[in-house]
Amino acid sequence: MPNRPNRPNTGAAPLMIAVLGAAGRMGSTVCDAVQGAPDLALGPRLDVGDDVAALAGRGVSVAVDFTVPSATEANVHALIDAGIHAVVGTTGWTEDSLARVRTHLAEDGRGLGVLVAPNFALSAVLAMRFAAQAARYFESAEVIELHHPNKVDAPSGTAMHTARAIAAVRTQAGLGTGPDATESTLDGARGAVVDGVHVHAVRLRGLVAHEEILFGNPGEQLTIRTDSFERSSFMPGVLLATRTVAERPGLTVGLDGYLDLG
Ligand SMILES: NC(=O)c1ccc[n+]([C@@H]2O[C@H](COP(=O)([O-])OP(=O)(O)OC[C@H]3O[C@@H](n4cnc5c(N)ncnc54)[C@H](O)[C@@H]3O)[C@@H](O)[C@H]2O)c1
Ligand SMILES: O=C(O)C1=N[C@H](C(=O)O)CCC1
Repeated sequence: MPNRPNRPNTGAAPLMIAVLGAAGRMGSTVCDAVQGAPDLALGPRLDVGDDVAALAGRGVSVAVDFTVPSATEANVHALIDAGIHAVVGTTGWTEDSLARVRTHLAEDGRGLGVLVAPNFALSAVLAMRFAAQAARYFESAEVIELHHPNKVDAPSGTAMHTARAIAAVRTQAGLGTGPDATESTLDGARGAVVDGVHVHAVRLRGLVAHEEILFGNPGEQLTIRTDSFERSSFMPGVLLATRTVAERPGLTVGLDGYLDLG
């Protein structure tokens, strides 16, 4: 990755990486990526029904979690108890669940690192950053996320993160909610509302993961768009995180925290 070399770990022994959700679309792609990295060793592959606590004492340095929103928080607490750093791509995190992990890490006191990142693709990380930069300058802002139809959750974690960031900047800049005189004749017609920002979810065969952030002012529009056409787009970010999570104790939310974005 530019500006933050995704350099292989040069230590003597390869880092052993466990994968949770290893049978899934992302988990299996992560297993292949880890196997293709000379400085990393693929360790235990866990899926539904497997015991995360049993990873303790097996030489695992880092676990990567791509499971389901209902399981991921419990997995992370079990990984902390097992003394294993965690790289988490699973969606569904809330301020409360993140706070519980922060507290657990502080109480544990061993300097473990946990990264929770809604999107590991560089284009998505930059799109979120650019959207936060633009947010203060526009009257209107809406988010459209577009994904494959097998996705279990909506809105996407990326869209939630994007909308929350836009909302925080708008509040700081003294902007209220965007102009909107519409009275919907059908529930859902204006999408979901995340901290005052409308978020629309499209599910379409053929898509992988895409997002458009629309900003409007009188007479002008800014569109920021990110497209992941293949799951390989997430792998440089995942590998970067597995190599560096141990150097970043505590909880980090978002891969931008690991990049030198300025
Ligand atoms: N952060 C990112 O860049 C990124 C990218 C793609 C997907 N995701 C997210 O990753 C998650 C997984 O996506 P996917 O497309 O791979 O889904 P998937 O349904 O293909 O895979 C999920 C896997 O988790 C397994 N699983 C369920 N409960 C489990 C548990 N308790 N312990 C271990 N394994 C369990 C399932 O059996 C399945 O194999 C979703 O939340 C998705 O939104 C994030
Ligand atoms: O395919 C998915 O599911 C994805 N989930 C993440 C999200 O919800 O933002 C990231 C993009 C792909």
